Amino acid sequence: MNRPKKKIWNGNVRDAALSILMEINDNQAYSNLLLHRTIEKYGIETKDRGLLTELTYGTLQQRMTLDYYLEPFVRGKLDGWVRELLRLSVYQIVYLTKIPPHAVVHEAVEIAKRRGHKRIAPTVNGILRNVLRQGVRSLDELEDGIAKTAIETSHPEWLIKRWSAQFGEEEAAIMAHENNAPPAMSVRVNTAKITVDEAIASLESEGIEVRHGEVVPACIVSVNGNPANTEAYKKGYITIQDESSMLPVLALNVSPGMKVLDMCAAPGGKTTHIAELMNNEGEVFAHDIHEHKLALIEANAHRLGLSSIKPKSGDSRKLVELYGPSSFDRILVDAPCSGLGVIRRKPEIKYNKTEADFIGLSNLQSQLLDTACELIKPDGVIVYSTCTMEYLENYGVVKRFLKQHPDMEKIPLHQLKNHEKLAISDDMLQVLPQHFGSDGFFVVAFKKKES
Ligand SMILES: C[S@@+](CC[C@H](N)C(=O)[O-])C[C@H]1O[C@@H](n2cnc3c(N)ncnc32)[C@H](O)[C@@H]1O
Repeated sequence: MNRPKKKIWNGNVRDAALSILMEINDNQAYSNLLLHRTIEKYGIETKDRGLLTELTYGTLQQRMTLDYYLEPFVRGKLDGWVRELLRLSVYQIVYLTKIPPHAVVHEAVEIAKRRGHKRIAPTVNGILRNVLRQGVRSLDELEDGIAKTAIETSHPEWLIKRWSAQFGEEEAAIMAHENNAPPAMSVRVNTAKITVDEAIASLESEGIEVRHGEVVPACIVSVNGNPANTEAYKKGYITIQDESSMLPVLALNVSPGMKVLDMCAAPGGKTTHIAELMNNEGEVFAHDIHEHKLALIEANAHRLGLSSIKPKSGDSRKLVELYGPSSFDRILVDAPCSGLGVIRRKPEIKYNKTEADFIGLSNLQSQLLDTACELIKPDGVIVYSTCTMEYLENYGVVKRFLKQHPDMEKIPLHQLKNHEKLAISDDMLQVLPQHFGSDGFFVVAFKKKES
């Protein structure tokens, strides 16, 4: 993760949004982390925080639509930062209609003067004044179909084509639109400490408006207010987690006293869920390749009071040497993946991923599963999950795994199999963001065949 090289915050929200967008473009920085870090580092006040977030996410999310709007007004090549400034400005003109358009143009010209040489400011001024005078072209000019969906939802055409082939054109279009909706904020109740009703009462007493989750009984969704700023959070009664992320651990079907391995554990969202469901009795070995991420697992375990968690770093493909074969009752492989299911939280994913990434990631996932297969006890359960809807990863990896391990089989997904909102087919669950407003996810469970 790259840190911003220069001071991003100089008191001007639009200038800061532009710096963040440039950092995302140039250094493939993650939008959510960079925004969070910027707000924390510069102590940006609540009144500016909302606009900074809206400008950054909005401009990033609508990048291709904004370029479509800008195209008739731009002649010749523009520097990257000038194009980004124009996108940022057109985003405000088209989508944030409460901001007076002339103020948008004025701000953009001032930024151009500060950042560029003297001919840039009149260029920016001229383009934006033409946009105001003539208005942007309608998306209805595009013929219905994949190319239109791609531009109006700002997703690369090849990705919409790929989803259309997998889920059908209509479902792919719904998904692309859903990816531009703001994500819900949900929490998981630490049932080792408190009941769901008690957690709801505790959050409501602190002014957070909540509702029950759609699928998982221990999930509460915040309708208004930030649960991360509550005593309930500090006391370890809740964890901020998307509802779909809770599903793999339910499928793992753990019970107190078990020996469990989480092969891809950081930041510990699922590790802590496992330990909670085991009532903190037994052992949960939490491995991640990145040593610096172990502190996140430790901090989460400490806040939640879960002493059964043992974080360790290293490549989980080498764990047979450490633990020996047939060592664990349960193994979770919540694998590194293309993350297409979390585009709402990290819109840059839709522009950055390529088919080559899918191939590389599916190979890594297969290798992790091969190791899990050696480490699991004869009657143990392995759960493989990803936060993506990419066929080469999910279904492709399952197919390869079953081919290479004919002694293994898929088993029905514990606790999930009868839920009407969960799209389970052939014992594999593929959640799409439009199913119940949470992240896209894939979950499958394996067991050794009874001989
Ligand atoms: C999807 S994230 C895990 C999220 C985590 N399970 C949770 O719920 O908080 C995948 C993780 O796998 C880790 N990882 C990638 N390659 C790995 C490897 N070869 N061995 C162990 N961990 C790996 C990454 O560092 C990343 O933290």
